[in-house]
Amino acid sequence: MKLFGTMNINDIGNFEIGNCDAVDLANEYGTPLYVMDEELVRNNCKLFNGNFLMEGIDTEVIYASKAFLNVAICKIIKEEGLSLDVVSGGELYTALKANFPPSKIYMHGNNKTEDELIFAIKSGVGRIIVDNRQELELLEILCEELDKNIDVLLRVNPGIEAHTHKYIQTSKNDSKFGESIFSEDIQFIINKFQMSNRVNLKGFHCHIGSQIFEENSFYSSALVMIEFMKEIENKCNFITKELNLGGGFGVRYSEEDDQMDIKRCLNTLLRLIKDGIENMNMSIPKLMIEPGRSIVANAGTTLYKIGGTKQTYGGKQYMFVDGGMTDNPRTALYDAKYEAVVANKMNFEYEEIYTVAGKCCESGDIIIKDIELPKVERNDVLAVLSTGAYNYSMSSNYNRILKPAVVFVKDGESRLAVKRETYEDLIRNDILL
Ligand SMILES: Cc1ncc(COP(=O)(O)O)c(C=O)c1O
Ligand SMILES: N[C@@H](CCCC[NH3+])C(=O)O
Repeated sequence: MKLFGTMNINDIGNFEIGNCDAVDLANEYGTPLYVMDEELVRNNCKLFNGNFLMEGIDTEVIYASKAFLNVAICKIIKEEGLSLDVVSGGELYTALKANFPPSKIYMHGNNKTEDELIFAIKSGVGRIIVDNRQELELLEILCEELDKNIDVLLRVNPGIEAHTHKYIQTSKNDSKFGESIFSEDIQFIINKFQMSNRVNLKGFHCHIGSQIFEENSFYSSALVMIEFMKEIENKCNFITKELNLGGGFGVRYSEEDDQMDIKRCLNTLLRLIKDGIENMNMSIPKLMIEPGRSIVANAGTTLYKIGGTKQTYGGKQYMFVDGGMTDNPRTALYDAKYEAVVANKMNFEYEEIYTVAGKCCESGDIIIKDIELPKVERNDVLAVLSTGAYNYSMSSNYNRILKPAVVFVKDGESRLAVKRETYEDLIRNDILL
């Protein structure tokens, strides 16, 4: 089993993160609890920021905040010098509340509402990523009404079939995201941008999917984009000044996954782009990438208290935890695989096979299928690893279960970043009779 970042086993045989005993964290803050290893988040930011660099190329790393967003993480991302990708009014609002500089915010979405577009324009976001022709038309009207100009990228779809779960592929030809580079409309759309006095097209954005390990998919997408840029330069006389290649870098969740060599991948990507563009006699645009998962996934751990176990007549042994698909829907959605440890029994022998199930009224409420662990008892603490991405951000109140608290740990100190929900929070918007 691979431990990430600052994870360790302490002198009394307990699991620790950021030099904080996980059992103490569970007792102090309650469970379920999302624990974020601040040092690992910062190191991941540095890994991307420090390696997406090449002399003579202007580059920018943008954190895709959908993976995990709250005020605390915005502050860390800002301090580490990354920009921020938001995809809704709510994400934008959170970033602004954290005093994230609006000029470093990229606003995405395949169906931004009028209100969201107005919010983005008025807030002065750095770029809006225009998804399609209708959105361009709407944006022009809104900018005219608000008497504002806006810099944008057009989301295009290079048609790369990335090898990942079909629910998280985003760039197939029938994807709901962006306009296909093969579409007959594409030149017409670019001409429309060129005629606009309000909406200033800086370049293109593409994103081929998430949890991709196949480095060649990233390279192919970049090369297809370069050819597309050349074609557009020839046919529309449009010079691409910015190219955003999206995120999607794969993360190791379990032994089934590889560990991507981010440094090598980024260096190869930049070199390929530089050579490709120079060979075509074009000038190199500013290059951006948008990692989300790879910044936060391994830095997150979810702590649960174990409620008990059950041996079924059919032969399965369940371990019940005090959370479930409400704090981690990824197993139910994508058949995601996780590893876990019993935080208060790190040096115990592994002798049982458990299926870790949550407390929801749903048979699919499973977090881990068949994991080998020490024999557990009620009130032991289970730590599920690599839950930093798309867990907190996709959590729900199904069965009116309260969303867990989030704490950040670093150098033996823990600090609350998001409070645990209360029953009062649950009925806050209910109209009381
Ligand atoms: C446009 C865009 N950018 C960036 C990301 C981040 O992807 P990941 O978390 O896989 O790095 C996503 C999510 O897939 C996305 O849709
Ligand atoms: N939410 C997905 C990934 C979607 C990425 C955003 N486009 C996951 O947990 O893996």
